[in-house]
Amino acid sequence: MIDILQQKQQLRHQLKSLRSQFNQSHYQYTPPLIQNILSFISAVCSQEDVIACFWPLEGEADLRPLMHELHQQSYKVALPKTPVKGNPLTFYSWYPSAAMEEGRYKTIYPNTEIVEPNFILVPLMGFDRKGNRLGYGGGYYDRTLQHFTEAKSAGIAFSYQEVTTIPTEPFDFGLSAIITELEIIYT
Ligand SMILES: Nc1nc2c(c(=O)[nH]1)N(C=O)[C@@H](CNc1ccc(C(=O)N[C@@H](CCC(=O)O)C(=O)O)cc1)CN2
Ligand SMILES: Nc1ncnc2c1ncn2[C@@H]1O[C@H](COP(=O)(O)OP(=O)(O)OP(=O)(O)O)[C@@H](O)[C@H]1O
Repeated sequence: MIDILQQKQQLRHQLKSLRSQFNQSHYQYTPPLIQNILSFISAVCSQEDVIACFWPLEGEADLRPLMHELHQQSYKVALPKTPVKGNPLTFYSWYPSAAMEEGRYKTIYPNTEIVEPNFILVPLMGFDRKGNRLGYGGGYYDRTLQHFTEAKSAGIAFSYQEVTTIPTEPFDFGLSAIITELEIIYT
């Protein structure tokens, strides 16, 4: 039997080292990535929507300029707090003066009030053109997208994170869109 868990771990490992290779040059790809995210949001969201972003972990796109821009455009911005494994993420309101705290796995979240997101930006380590994603392996976003059934979502990645096929398990939540610095992929 093919061990999907093992395949995922191996791919995760490869994608991690790829990411550290690209780490130095990320910054030049971030402005076009943010532009594409803004276009997508202005097409699918209304001003009242709560947009869940993520605070960057090592090597991820830094979406903080996007968060400021969204706040300035009067969207509501939220960030996830990481719970004990096995639970969906909870989201807290973010604004420029929000007090930030460190949570599990070095994730940073605002110590503010809890909110319900309408649109969730999903971080990933790797993706394929069918909308499958691979994350850190906590299963947090799978559970979160299953929990917030009404929320729209899009994966956020740099184009170098694309692979031909991500191995999937039944609970993996496919993304309907993936936004990179080069394009918006509708799956
Ligand atoms: N910016 C950002 N925030 C995020 C995520 C993310 O991918 N990016 N998450 C996406 O889910 C959640 C946090 N999930 C995470 C799960 C594991 C590890 C981590 O560092 N894992 C260790 C192994 C830990 C272990 O299992 O013992 C590692 O990879 O070395 C990090 C984040 C919520 N917030
Ligand atoms: N909806 C779910 N219900 C039950 N178990 C789940 C669910 N989603 C994920 N899991 C469990 O979590 C583990 C990690 O899942 P997976 O490898 O898909 O994580 P990931 O998507 O890479 O991580 P993340 O979403 O945190 O970035 C799986 O091995 C599985 O046991």
